[in-house]
Amino acid sequence: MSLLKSAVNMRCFTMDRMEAVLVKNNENEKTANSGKKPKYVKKIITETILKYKLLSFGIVAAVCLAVIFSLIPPLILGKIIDMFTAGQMPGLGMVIAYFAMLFLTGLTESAREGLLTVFGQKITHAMRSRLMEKFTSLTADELNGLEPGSLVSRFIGDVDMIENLFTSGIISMFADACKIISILVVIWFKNKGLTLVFIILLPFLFIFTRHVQKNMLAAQIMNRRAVSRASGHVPQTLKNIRTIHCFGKEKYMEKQYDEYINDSYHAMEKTNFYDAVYSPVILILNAVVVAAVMLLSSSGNSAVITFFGMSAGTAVAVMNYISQIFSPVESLGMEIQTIQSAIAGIHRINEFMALEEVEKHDVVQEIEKQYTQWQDEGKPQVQSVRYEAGGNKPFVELRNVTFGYDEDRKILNNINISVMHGEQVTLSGRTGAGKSTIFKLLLGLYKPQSGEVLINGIHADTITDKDKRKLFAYVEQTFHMVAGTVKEQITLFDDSISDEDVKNICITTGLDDAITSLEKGYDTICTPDLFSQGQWQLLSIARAAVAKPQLLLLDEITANLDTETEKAVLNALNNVCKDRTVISISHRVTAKTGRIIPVESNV
Ligand SMILES: Nc1ncnc2c1ncn2[C@@H]1O[C@H](COP(=O)(O)OP(=O)(O)OP(=O)(O)O)[C@@H](O)[C@H]1O
Repeated sequence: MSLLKSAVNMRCFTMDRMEAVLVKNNENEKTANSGKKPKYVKKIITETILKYKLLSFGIVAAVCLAVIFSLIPPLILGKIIDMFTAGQMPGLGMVIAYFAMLFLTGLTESAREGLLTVFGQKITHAMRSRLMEKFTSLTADELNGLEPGSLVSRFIGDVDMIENLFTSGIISMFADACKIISILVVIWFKNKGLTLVFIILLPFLFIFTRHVQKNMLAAQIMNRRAVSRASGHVPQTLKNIRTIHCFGKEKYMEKQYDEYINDSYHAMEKTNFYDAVYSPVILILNAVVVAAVMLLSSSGNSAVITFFGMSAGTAVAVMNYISQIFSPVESLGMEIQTIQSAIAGIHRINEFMALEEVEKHDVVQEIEKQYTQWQDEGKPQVQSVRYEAGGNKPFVELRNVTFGYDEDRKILNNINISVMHGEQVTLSGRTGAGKSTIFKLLLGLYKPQSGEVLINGIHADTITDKDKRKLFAYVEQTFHMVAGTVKEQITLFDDSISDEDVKNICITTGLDDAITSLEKGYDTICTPDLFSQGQWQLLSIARAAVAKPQLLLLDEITANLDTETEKAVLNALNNVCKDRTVISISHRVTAKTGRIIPVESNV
């Protein structure tokens, strides 16, 4: 069933359709009423922070401690130098403290990085789990309207961007901002003049850094475009080589290739230029600030000395701080870029999370309650005998259903079908009449344009995924193997299905002997040549029946089999269909097909 679902989802829809869906949902009532944009991502992040309180606290603590520890070594160094210049010998404790602070700075910075990585993974996990939950509860319309590529980019690219928002965005930005501010505060107490110089200088430095980063990014994008054009040009030339020769377009193609290569070269040159210029500019600025401060501190002018005067030790500490302040300014630019990209990802995820959800119903419980009630009332065993007490409702019902895969081509037109509990019916009709389409509607993969598709009185597309496996099973003409053992082909990794259930269903379908004769029995890894075509079909029936579904949907399951194999498959089917409601699709009508429901094409 999931394979059928994914096959349906794999149909290509245009981005326009996706956008239309998103626009439609952006206008949904909830949002319109509140007048606010939905903040699903914010909610998920807040929940994750609260869930991992200790981790979140650890990150904040590591960030603050790393900033504090990194400020202390220059102060100690300054003190040591001042002691030397005063002719005193610094104590061993001071030297140890200096190295201990350096060690603690490294340790807290590593702890910050480690904790951030773990936290980023927690966010990614929470985000992807919620996206998956949302995906499985989308309405059939929304689900079919999703373009697979854009869906994958939400699960992978956008979630990664949000992870980056934490690992190399907000938190690093917070750490860098703290570092800049705390350096300025410390310098203020050591050299007021230098603080004023930095307050004037830093905004210009930041603007220059952003300018360089933006231009580098633009140049890199330009280069990537030019490289992709150049690499696309080669196969295009080879593919059209005859036409090029016929029309004498060799020079034109060569010129075009040269243009692409030149574009790439110029873009690379631009990147290299900014790369080469930025570091020296920062180094020169660093040196100029240090030189200026040193000159001013030794100027002899009392007014200047009030602002810039300092001891030799303080000078060393200040030089250290000057070199420390440039790198967070540079990082701030990159962090802003990361945050901007992440905001785009957040918008896209919020849009996805705002898509319409189905209100799911727990239909299995209701059916089981009903069966128990009927049994208590002394009515016949519903699952083995068709229940026909007066006024009872059908188990499966299509009421005035009209459906088409696209607006202007109707496949089913005002169809009415009703199947009672325990009844076995066959849908019959010519190719293309819409029999498999009826199954897709019953499986809740599509919603009819008008009318109702009901299972036990509940709309098929509102049944929960968990209930679907217990409620109905779908057997196709061919078996779809999943990567795993023979047992896993049957359980489909559902832990609630026991080994005993698997063994029993294989005995019922007549597959047990073939499986136990394998070297590793049920734990044999499946390969396409492990079973014959008939045995694969029996495995398909076992997979369908193992969850003891109330309704079996059989789609031409003996169509590709020879007479002998068909007999074995029909025999297995008889065993599993015994106590169930069965709807089959078959072109061949036999005594065992039950009531025939004709499906007429209205196309
Ligand atoms: N996913 C789809 N998108 C668009 N059209 C589809 C899709 N699936 C089926 N159709 C069209 O719907 C019509 C009915 O197809 P359906 O498979 O339901 O017929 P069927 O009666 O089961 O045929 P068959 O007996 O050959 O399996 C066909 O014209 C088919 O081309």
